[in-house]
Amino acid sequence: MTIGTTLGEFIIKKQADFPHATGELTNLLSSISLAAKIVNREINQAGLSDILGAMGRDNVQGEEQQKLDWFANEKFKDALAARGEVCGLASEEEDDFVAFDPVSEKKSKYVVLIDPLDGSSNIDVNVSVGTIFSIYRRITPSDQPATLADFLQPGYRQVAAGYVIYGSSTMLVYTTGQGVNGFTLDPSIGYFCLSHPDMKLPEQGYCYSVNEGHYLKFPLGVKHYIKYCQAVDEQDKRPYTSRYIGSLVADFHRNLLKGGIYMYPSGTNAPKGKLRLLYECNPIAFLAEQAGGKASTGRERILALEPEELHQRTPFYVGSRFMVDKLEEFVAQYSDKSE
Ligand SMILES: O=P(O)(O)OC[C@H]1O[C@](O)(COP(=O)(O)O)[C@@H](O)[C@@H]1O
Ligand SMILES: [Mg+2]
Ligand SMILES: [Mg+2]
Repeated sequence: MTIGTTLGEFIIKKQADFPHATGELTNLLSSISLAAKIVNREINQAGLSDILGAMGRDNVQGEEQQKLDWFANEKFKDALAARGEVCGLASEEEDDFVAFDPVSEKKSKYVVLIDPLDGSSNIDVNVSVGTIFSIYRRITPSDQPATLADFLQPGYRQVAAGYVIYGSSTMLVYTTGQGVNGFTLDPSIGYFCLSHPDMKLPEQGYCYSVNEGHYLKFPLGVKHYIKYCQAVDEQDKRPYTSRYIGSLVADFHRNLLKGGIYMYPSGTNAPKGKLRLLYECNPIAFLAEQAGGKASTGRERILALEPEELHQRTPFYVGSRFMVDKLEEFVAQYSDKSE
C-alpha cells in the first residue's frame, strides 16, 4: 500500500481481504481514530487551557487521576459507545467495565479495553504520552448486555490492538493480526496517513529501558541482566544504551523502530509489577509479536496468560526477540537464588 494512503482507505482495502467482513471492525477503528484526534488537539494546546494538572481524586489503581486521564477516557468512551459495534468498555480509569446501551437494531460484537492516557506522569512536562487499545470479539450472545467474561480473555484472542503516540508527531500504530502498520496524523488535512508500512522489530537491539531508580528492588535475575547490558563487550556492542522516557507507549515505539527491550519488573515496590495486563501489556505484546518481537513475564508468554481481574498487573518484558530471550535466561538462572 502506498505511503500517504489514509487510515480509512487502508482499513477498507484490508477489509477486502476478508470476504465475510461486515465492516464493524472498520467502523470501530475509525471511532478510535476520531477520539484520538480530539485528544490530540487537547494535548497540543494543553498549556493554554486548564486541562493540565490533577483531578483531585484517585482512580481505581490508587493513582492520582490527571485531568487528561479523565478527558481522554470520556472522549474514547463516547466515540466507542456512539456507533453500536461495541457492547462495552473496560478502562484504566473506570473501576468496573461499562456496558453500553444497544444502538438501534445493531448487534454489537466487540468489547474494547483501553488505557486512555498512558504516561500520565509526563503530561504536565510536555513529554510524549499515548493511548493504548485492545479489541476482542465478545463471547456472550450479542443481544445480551456485556459481562465480565467478555473482558477476561487471554491476549492471543485479541482481534486488533494498537496505540496512539502524542509526540513530536502524532501516530496511530495498530495490528489486526496481519502485521503492524503505522499512520501519521497530517494536521493540514486532519487524516492519519500511512507512514510506516509493515513495521518489523529488529531481532537484536542495543538499548534497554527500565526505571533504574528501583534497581535494588528488582529480582536477582533482572539485576544480572541489567549488569549484562552495562558490561563492556565490543563484539556484542555492549554496553547497550539506556533510554527511559517513562511512557510505555513512547519507550515501546522507539524500540519497535530501532530495537531494544523495555522492562517493568516486579519488585518490592510492585510485587506483581506495575503495568496492567489487559489494557497495557496484552495490546503491546500483540503488536510486538506481530512485528517479530517477543513479550514475556520473565517466565511466560504474556499473550498466554489467563486473566482473573480487570486491573491485574504483571511483570513485563517486551521488545527485540533475542534480548527478551536473554532476559528469560537470566531470570531462569537466578530464579532459586536469593541476594
Ligand atoms: O514512573 P515509573 O514507575 O517508572 O512508571 C512508568 C510507567 O508507568 C506508566 O506511566 C503507567 O501507565 P499510566 O500512565 O497509564 O498509568 C507507563 O506508561 C510507564 O512506562
Ligand atoms: Mg499506562
Ligand atoms: Mg493511563
